[in-house]
Amino acid sequence: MRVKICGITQSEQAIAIARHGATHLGFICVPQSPRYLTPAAIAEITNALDAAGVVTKTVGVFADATLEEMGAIARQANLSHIQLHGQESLEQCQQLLAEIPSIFLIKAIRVRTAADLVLAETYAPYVDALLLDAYHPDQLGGTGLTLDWDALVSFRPTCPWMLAGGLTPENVSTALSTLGPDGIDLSSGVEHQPGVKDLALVRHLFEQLRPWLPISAEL
Ligand SMILES: O=C(O)c1ccccc1N[C@@H]1O[C@H](COP(=O)(O)O)[C@@H](O)[C@H]1O
Repeated sequence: MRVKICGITQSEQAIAIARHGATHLGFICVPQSPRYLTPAAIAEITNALDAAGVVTKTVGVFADATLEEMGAIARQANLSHIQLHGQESLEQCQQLLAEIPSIFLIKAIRVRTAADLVLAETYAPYVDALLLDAYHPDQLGGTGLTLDWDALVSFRPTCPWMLAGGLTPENVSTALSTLGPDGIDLSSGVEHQPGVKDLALVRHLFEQLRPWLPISAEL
């Protein structure tokens, strides 16, 4: 079980959240987002994690960025993972892995209809993991909207997958027992305001996750 907390903007919160048990910390590299961080700001946080001796995966979240941009930011900000949250094609995923083989690639699909689940499965051979998020007409992510979990019960791609979209400490147990994803991803459900996490909610989340321990970062 992997637990990604996304939309981190502060070093102290990053360290505290990783110490609570997050296996992955997500940084938003989409300039339109209220959670956006510059590459230099992400680098400051990843350096602070290193200095504190905290080991965690660091995920840059992009939407329709160029390969060059992503490569440069991944290097500058010391990212282990890239999450593609836009309309990136299969070919772009293949290209990214060919050009940056050391990166772990997560393709996010925003699910509106059953066809999107079929689409998601087509990416499985070309990425390291899939992530399902809720669809919103005007926002790419961090929406707080949940997916229709009933529609996902038979979703079994050939690669690991993570569930995102409106997860909270209150609904996460139900999501895990209903769907059995390989990982979960939360942002607004553990937040005071965009980018400012509520550490009491993060603690509550990890209490709820105890039955699913041990949490493993191997993804
Ligand atoms: O959080 C954002 O602002 C964001 C912007 C652009 C692309 C993705 C973004 N976040 C992703 O949204 C889900 C979590 O959302 P929720 O608030 O828990 O419903 C997660 O995958 C983030 O990486």
